[in-house]
Amino acid sequence: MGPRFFVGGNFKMNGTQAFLKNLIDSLNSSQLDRDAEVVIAPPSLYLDQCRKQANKEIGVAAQNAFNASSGAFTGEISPEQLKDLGIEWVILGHSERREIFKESDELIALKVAFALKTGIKVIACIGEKLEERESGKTFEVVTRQLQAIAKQINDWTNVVIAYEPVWAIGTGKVATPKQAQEIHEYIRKWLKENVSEATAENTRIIYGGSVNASNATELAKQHDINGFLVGGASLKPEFVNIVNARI
Ligand SMILES: O=C[C@H](O)COP(=O)(O)O
Repeated sequence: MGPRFFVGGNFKMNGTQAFLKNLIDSLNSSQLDRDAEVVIAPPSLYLDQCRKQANKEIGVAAQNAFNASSGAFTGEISPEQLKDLGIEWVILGHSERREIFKESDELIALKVAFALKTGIKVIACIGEKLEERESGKTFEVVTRQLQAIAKQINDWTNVVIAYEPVWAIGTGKVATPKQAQEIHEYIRKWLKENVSEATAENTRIIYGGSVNASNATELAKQHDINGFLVGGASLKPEFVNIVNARI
């Protein structure tokens, strides 16, 4: 029995009040695997609505948060403000933040440390781009991203690591269970050697990138895959089947 299965739904910049209400109504009334932890991540301006509408068993995550409590940071939101709304989680280091918004490994690591210090749990995303995989740099990239975080935090208890190969995100090109397992196993080994054996055993390492109801079951069978971070399919009814991939 490994760590508790975790399924996150990253809605990205999608949804309206009405759409999200419908989605949450249907999640609230679905039979969800009780052994799975489910967390949804709506756009920040709908966090309050989603926290109020979702059953309390469903966690809510922001998709980003800055590394300061308040101040002159136009356009940003803080972990303190998330706490104020009862939001438990934040996604940090998503490849879209890294690529489109040029967030560095160092900034992401500072944000991870700050959110944790504030009492917000973190889904920390790492993963290589296509050209990095093709030039044999996958392990190097993943190591660099992990090292940056490890420089800023010692306690990984409230961190879920999401391995999301960039080439698999939104492309319909899912990593094979073997490809994903290989990197998850490496991440666990890295945690064992660089943090602690307990951290390696207890940390959820989840996979993201074109997960859907048809590929989730096989991926979930892999020894080191402890759940998923789902993008596109989290906006559809099949999200429930992904949550229930192990039953
Ligand atoms: O955060 C989720 C990932 O970016 C995966 O997105 P996707 O399931 O649409 O490929």
